[in-house]
Amino acid sequence: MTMSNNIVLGENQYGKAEVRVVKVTRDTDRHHIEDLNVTSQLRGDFQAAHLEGDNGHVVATDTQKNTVYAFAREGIGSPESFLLRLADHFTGGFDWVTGGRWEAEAYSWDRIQAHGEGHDHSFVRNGQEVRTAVVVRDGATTHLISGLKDLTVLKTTQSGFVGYPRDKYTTLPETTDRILATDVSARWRYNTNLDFAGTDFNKSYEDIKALLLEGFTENYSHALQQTLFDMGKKVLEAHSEVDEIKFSMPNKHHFLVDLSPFGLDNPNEVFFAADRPYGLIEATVQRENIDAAPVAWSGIAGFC
Ligand SMILES: O=c1[nH]c(=O)c2[nH]c(=O)[nH]c2[nH]1
Repeated sequence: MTMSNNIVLGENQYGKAEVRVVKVTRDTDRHHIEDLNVTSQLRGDFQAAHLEGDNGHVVATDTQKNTVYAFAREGIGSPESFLLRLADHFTGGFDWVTGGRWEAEAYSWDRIQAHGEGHDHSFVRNGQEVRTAVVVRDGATTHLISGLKDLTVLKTTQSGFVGYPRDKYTTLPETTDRILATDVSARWRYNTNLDFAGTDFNKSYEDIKALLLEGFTENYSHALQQTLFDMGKKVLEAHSEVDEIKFSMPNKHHFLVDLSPFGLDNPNEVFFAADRPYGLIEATVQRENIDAAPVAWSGIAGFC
């Protein structure tokens, strides 16, 4: 093998990270709120900036940030449609921008219940989960990944773990009745041939979240691995527009406390909730023979 002494620029992207934008829609006295954390990164011909100090192609990160705020003025709609608008704008407006990566986290707010009614303009952050979206544009192809993270779920029975191999380091007792708890991180990738403009991403999100929750609870769990697959299968069966779904789920162990020193029994009622170490179960559930689209996932650490 010969080694070249030529030093060249490899893959690159740049932009503004974590633009926090809150949009209040106040057409009437009943306000609506949308709350995003947006990252915009451009890909294309930025050779001269890196090699020669020529910024002629460098759409400033400050401009990218301003564009996020200016676009929010017209409403956000859904994180996915907002990111697609940004992708169209930057790839359409600058010849040398051939693609990029636009990512958002969306935080949801509930109306404060005052005297039994949802308040018009006061909100409480809904801490259940964070919604995520990523658009990756690569020339003529647009990849879209939606997801969620930190969706904490627990079931108090209908879970066990038996039948695993035992060696001299195995101490774990088998159980057919344990607590199963996890923080679900999931990301699902839409087919690239989908008409993104015609998709109601908010509806799709709510439906997929509901399917994930149903999948968690529906069957007896022989392992978190099986439950993960159940969850993914439900989503792919119901949503033909989704090609694959990736999960990262910690197994948040709950250990039965030995109350016998206090003369008490413990019929599966008092647990120690350990925060670490935790099992970490990660997998992709996908349609057979799909194009795994690695470019869509690049920049996403681990499974999701
Ligand atoms: O659902 C589980 N999967 C495992 O792989 C595992 N390993 C372990 O110790 N407990 C569990 N539980």
